[in-house]
Amino acid sequence: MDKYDKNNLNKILEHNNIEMEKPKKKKRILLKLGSNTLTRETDQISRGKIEDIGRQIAALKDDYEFVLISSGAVAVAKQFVNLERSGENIDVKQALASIGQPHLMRIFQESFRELGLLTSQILLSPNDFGRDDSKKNIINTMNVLLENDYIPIINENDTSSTEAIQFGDNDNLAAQTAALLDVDLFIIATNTHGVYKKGSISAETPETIRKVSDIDELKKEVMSETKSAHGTGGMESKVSAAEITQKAKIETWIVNGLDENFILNAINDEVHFTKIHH
Ligand SMILES: Nc1ncnc2c1ncn2[C@@H]1O[C@H](COP(=O)(O)OP(=O)(O)O)[C@@H](O)[C@H]1O
Ligand SMILES: N[C@@H](CCC(=O)OP(=O)(O)O)C(=O)O
Repeated sequence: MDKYDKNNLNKILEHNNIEMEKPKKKKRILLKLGSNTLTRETDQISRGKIEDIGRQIAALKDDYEFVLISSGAVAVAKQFVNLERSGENIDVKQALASIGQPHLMRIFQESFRELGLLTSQILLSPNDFGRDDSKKNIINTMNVLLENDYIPIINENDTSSTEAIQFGDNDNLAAQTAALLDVDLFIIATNTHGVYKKGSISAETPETIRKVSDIDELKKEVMSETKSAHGTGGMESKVSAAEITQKAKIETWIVNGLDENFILNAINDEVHFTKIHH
């Protein structure tokens, strides 16, 4: 037997009262990126924004592991194609998502690789969360990816389900995934500094609700009829998503993904954002 095998080494360390340093358990963050963040509110997916996200993940990688939920498949397709039928029909949006998804993943893969980050793609449907076998398969796959330092990038499978492109349910999908993976923190990146007080929006002096635990109070502040140019679900779907994670005892942050370094700034408490306690 090799005298330097693991058992032998442990015995020697024990005998000499030496404790081996245990590898630190990383905190798991699930980050949801809306179309607005990824396009920087333009008609093009922003490579600069994707690089900004990659740089932050790289800076945090010793302490945090990331799972991304990324919208943007429809937005990226609109850059390349103009399908015959009206872009507002659901089936046309589904076709656009199918065209855009590989482009979206290519941009992530190219930009992240430059930073030494590995990526993988996962497409999920709401139905996947209703069956024990598929839930187990999702957890197992994610664990292998994360253990091997891959960053899973999830989007809704827009061919088999239409919730995301109809109702902005990538927020909901993200919350369900956060609960399933029992993450330490759920971050939703959008184009506002979190949820604003309703009155402050009409007065054009937006004021962020910074800490909240009562979801019903938060719902009252949402302007359900208002959403941005590329967005689908508006703030309503984000607050509903936070309701799911709150029940799962996970803290949710709604942050402004348009800002450079938005994740680092939120972690260092250098910007205003909405923190929903569990
Ligand atoms: N109380 C509120 N505070 C901030 N934004 C709100 C509020 N009520 C409604 N909104 C709208 O929600 C939008 C964000 O949701 P959405 O357009 O779906 O973006 P995303 O693409 O990031 O998912 C904001 O740009 C704003 O128009
Ligand atoms: N699966 C769609 C996501 C639609 C969606 O939920 O968009 P958003 O409200 O911007 O998060 C896409 O990739 O375009």
